[in-house]
Amino acid sequence: MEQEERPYKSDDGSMCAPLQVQAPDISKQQCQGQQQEHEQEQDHVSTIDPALLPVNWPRHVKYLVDYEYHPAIDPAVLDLVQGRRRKKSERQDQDQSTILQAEEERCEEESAYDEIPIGHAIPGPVRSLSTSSLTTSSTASLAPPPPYEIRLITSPPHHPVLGSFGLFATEALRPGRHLLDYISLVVPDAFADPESDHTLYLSNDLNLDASVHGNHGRFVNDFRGIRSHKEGPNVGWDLYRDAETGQIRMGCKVLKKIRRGKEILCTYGKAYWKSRGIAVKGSEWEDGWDTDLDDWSSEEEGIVGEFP
Ligand SMILES: C[S@@+](CC[C@H](N)C(=O)[O-])C[C@H]1O[C@@H](n2cnc3c(N)ncnc32)[C@H](O)[C@@H]1O
Repeated sequence: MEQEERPYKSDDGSMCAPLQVQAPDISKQQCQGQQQEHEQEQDHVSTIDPALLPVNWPRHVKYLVDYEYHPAIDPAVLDLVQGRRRKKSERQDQDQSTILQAEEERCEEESAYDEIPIGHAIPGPVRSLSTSSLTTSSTASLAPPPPYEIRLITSPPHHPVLGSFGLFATEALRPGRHLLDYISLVVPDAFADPESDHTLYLSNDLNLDASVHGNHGRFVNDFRGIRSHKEGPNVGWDLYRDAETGQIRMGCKVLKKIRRGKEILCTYGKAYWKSRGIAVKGSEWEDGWDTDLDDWSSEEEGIVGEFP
């Protein structure tokens, strides 16, 4: 897909990356069929103990605790996105013109890299478990549960992805909170799978593809058909550079208060829906969708559930 069809920056400059996903009219039967198919597939090779995988995690998807990088990524670009900056002497370009061209490209890439806001990576729920040397049962109890979970959507009847999965808050989520990172395989444009339902543009002509490698981020549905256009998404995708490692990551930030039990929803962007023949009203990003830090009160702490 062309770069311009993948607008990850909204009109007002805030980041809002569209996921490139399949057509929205999935019937329940189709989804169940897909699920059975997936279950028949062999488990995807994973370094994670199956007992530690999140509830409802699809067996065909490898749970990732950190990005995996496609081998075709240019080494200089890989250094940038992973936060390493090689010294000139370490670069092994062939001849003088290639060196000059590579140097120019590197400068451009580095200045783009420097413009990415700095953030702080948060460890995912499975990361802390998998990196522990303790036994499965004891490590599981040590890991703080994440404030979200993957749920099969069975209601309301008008939900557009009924029979499929979504990500739901298990506690009240405060606006501005960095909830999780979209972890996946990082793939150069030239190798991007146009059929993938779980891609998101990262930077430097690289895409995130969580179709068969990912984390909880791959379950965030689009808000359309679930929340009104005025309400908009309750989370947004924010590109940032980890202060500690320099790695470029895609964070998911809470825009509006999310009560316990409510679905976590982003916007896939107009281009996504357009490419599937669906017109979406309004702007790519509406003013009212910005983070509302005031949408919170101390009452939200503690009692945050709603009767179903
Ligand atoms: C990135 S995945 C989201 C998680 C997905 N529900 C799952 O179980 O893997 C994208 C898929 O969800 C569907 N989807 C997400 N939000 C939607 C919405 N608001 N309306 C229709 N389909 C949606 C897409 O059609 C696509 O199949």
